[in-house]
Amino acid sequence: YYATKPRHHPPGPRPLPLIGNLLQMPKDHDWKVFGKWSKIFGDCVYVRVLGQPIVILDSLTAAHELLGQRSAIYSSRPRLVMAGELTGFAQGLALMPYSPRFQSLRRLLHRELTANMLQKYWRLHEDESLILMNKVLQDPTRLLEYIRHYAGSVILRVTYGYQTAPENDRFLLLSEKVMAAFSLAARPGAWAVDMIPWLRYLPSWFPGTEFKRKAAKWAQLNMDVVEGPYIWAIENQDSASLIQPNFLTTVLSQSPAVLSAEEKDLLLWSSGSLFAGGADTTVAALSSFFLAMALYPEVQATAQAELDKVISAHGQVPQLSDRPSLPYIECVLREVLRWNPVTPLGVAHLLTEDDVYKGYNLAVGTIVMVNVWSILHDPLSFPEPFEFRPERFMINDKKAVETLACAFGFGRRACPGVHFAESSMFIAIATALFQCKISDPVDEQGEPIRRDVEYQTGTIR
Ligand code: HEM
Repeated sequence: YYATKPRHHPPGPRPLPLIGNLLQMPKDHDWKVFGKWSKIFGDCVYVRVLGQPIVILDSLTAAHELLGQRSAIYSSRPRLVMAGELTGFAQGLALMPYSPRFQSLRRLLHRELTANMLQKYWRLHEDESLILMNKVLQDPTRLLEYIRHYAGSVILRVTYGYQTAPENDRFLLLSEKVMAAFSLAARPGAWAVDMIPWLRYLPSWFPGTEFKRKAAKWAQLNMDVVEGPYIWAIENQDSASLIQPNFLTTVLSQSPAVLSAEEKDLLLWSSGSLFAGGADTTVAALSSFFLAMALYPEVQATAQAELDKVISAHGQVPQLSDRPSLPYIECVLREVLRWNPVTPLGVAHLLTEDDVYKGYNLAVGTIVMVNVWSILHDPLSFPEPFEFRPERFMINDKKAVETLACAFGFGRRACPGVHFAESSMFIAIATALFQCKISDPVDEQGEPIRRDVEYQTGTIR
C-alpha cells in the first residue's frame, strides 16, 4: 500500500503498471472490501482499473460535498458501451449521461412523483397489497414470485393504467427477460467492447463480433418492454380497461393535443424509466422485510401490537392514511432500508470536469461511487449495525433519518421514486403484518428450519 503526495490523486491500494488495480478489485460483495480500504486510506479511496480512475467515497460528508454540493459536475453516468449504448439502456433515465434531455426527463418525473401528487395512487397501493397478501397466504412457498408480481403490478398500474394478469402476465414476463439481459450486458469485464469501444464499428461478419448479434437481440427486447405498455396505454386511452388515474394519462392531459416527436420520446422513456427503476428495487427491499421478520419475531410482535391498536380504532385493513399513527412500523421500514441496503454501492456517478478535493486532484472522467453499505453499518452512527433494531430510528430520529437518505442516492441523480417506493413498501409491510405471522418454515416436528441466507452481489442486491 502507498499514500500519494497531496496535489496528486487520493490514496489507495498500490497499482500495477498498465492494469492498475485490476487484480485487487473484488469479484463479489465489493462493499466489504471497499470498506476495509477506507479504514486504511480514508473516506476518499482512489483506484485505477485499466486506465479508468475510480474514487470510492466512504463518508456522508464526502458524498454530500462532492455529489451534493458540486452536483453540477458529478451527475453524469459512466459509459457502458454494451449495456448502455448497444442495447439501448442508456436511453432510459438511470444510465443516461447528464444532458439537456436528462434534465427534461427528471423535471417531468419530479412533477408527478412528489409526495402530494402520489396521494392519488394510495388506493391502488392498498388494493395491490391486499392482492399480494391473499396470494401469499394461499401459498407462502411462492413468496418471492408474488413480491415480484406485486412490485411490477403497482408500477404498471401507476405508470400506464395497465392491470396485470394474475399469472404469466405478458409485460411482466417481458420485463423479467429484459432485466436478465441487462444483468448479462452490464457484467463488468465480460465484453471486450467496453474496454475497446471502437470494436463496435467492426462489421458483423468480422470474427469476434458475436457481441453485436446479442446486443441487437437485447436492444429489440429493451424496445419491446419500453414500447409495449406505452402503446397499449395510448390505444386504450378512452376505454374502460385503462385504470385511472395513471402517470401517462395525467401527463398527456396536461400536454398539447399534438405532441412533437421530442415530447413523445420523453414520455415514452420517462414511463419506461419508472418501470425499470421501480420494480427490482422494491422486490429487494420487501424481501429484506420478510427475512427480518422471520429472524426477529420480537420486532414483529411489537409492530403487530401497534397495528392492532390503530386498526381496532377503525376496524378496517391498514391504509396509507394510518401511516402517521404507526411510528414503529415507519421505523421497521427505515431499518429494512438500512440493514440490507438495496443498492450497497449506490449507482455510480461520473465526474465531467477536473476537480480538487482536500488537496487531491480528481480528473474529468473519474467514476465516483459511494459505499452506502458501509455508511449505514458504521457503529458510531448505528450501534450494533448488523442487528435489526427499528428502535434506533425512534431514539435518535433526526441524524439517523438524515443518514438513511443515502440509500436513495445523491444530488441531481438521487432516486426520483423515493416517495413512491416508501408508500408502496409501507402499505405492503403493514398489510403483511396485519394478515399473517411471518416465521421460518417448520419441519414435521414443528421445529423451525433455519437456512443460511446470503445476499446476491450486484448493483441491486
Ligand atoms: C426501496 C426502493 C428504492 C431504492 C432503495 C432506490 C434507490 C435508488 C438509487 C440509489 C438510485 C441512484 C441514485 C444516484 O445515482 O445517486 C436510484 C435511481 C433511480 N430510481 Fe430508485 N430506488 C427505489 C425505488 C424506486 C422506485 C419505486 C422508482 C420509480 C417509481 C425508482 C425510480 C428511479 C429512477 C428512474 C432512477 C434513475 C435516476 C437518475 O439516474 O437520474 N426508484 N434509485
